[in-house]
Amino acid sequence: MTGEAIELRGVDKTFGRVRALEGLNLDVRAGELTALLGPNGAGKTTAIELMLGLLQPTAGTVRVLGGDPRDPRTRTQVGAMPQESAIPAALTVREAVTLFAHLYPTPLPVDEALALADLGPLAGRRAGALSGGERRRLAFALAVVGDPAVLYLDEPTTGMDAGSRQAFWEAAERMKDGGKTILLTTHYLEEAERTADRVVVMNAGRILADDTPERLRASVATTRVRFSSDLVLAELRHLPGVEAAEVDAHGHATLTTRTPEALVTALVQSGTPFTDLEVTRASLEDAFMSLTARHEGVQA
Ligand SMILES: Nc1ncnc2c1ncn2[C@@H]1O[C@H](COP(=O)(O)OP(=O)(O)OP(=O)(O)O)[C@@H](O)[C@H]1O
Repeated sequence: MTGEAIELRGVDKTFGRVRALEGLNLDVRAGELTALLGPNGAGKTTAIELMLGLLQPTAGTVRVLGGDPRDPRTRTQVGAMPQESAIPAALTVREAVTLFAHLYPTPLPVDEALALADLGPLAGRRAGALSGGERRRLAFALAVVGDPAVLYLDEPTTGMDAGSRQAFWEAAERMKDGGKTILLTTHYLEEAERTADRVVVMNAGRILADDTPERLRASVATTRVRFSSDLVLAELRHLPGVEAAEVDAHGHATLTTRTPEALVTALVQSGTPFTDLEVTRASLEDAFMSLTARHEGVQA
């Protein structure tokens, strides 16, 4: 499948006096894994609830697979893993997954959905007896069992241990390779960086950035150079390519640059003694923090 699986055009959503989304334009391409990042309250869940047809936009349009998200024909092609899911406590894991399979025209075999969520050994356990992380895995199985074309996963790995998290990302990758469109929200930025085709950063109901993880990282100052020396702030700022500089009372300097090689070469050539040199590439987390901080700075 090619083209856009989800389109939001000029979407506003207000709750009383709270403007949760403001003029949101978003295209989610079919067959891609898109990660929606943003601080608490950015509007990520609201956007997903609009795409699920659970909320109506105050203004603008939402189209999913070319149709209205509330249309039953659209709904049977969509699976969702909400942040909190109410699963009847008395059902076993297998019963809950079987129940959800019946909601879809061409579901996966129940055992396949259980295996994708790494739940095989827990199939006979009552949902009410699952741990927090196991419940997240059950919610994931319920989202995928219908074999939907589009999957919304709201903070899927929150509460999962390292092993479950890894199993989750492997399953998400397999589903993407199988042509599914996946939109997920996360606060685990490094995880998103590895798996996402695209990262959309939101803050205060607006999109701040929408790009590949690589280009997003490259669009902000990309490398941090740290060392200790006698150089004062004015001297540090004069090193080539320095975009930001800080130094503490002990002479520990932290510089941000896009050209770390030129900076370190100039430092060596200056003959200034220095120790504890550390050069680190900015992570997506740095890019994200810098974007949201810049935005908040503008607002203040
Ligand atoms: N039903 C509601 N009534 C009133 N305000 C709401 C409602 N739902 C969301 N909001 C507000 O809209 C804003 C966006 O919330 P939303 O849940 O979409 O954020 P989020 O990005 O998903 O945050 P988190 O990372 O905490 O899940 C917040 O200010 C929230 O308080």
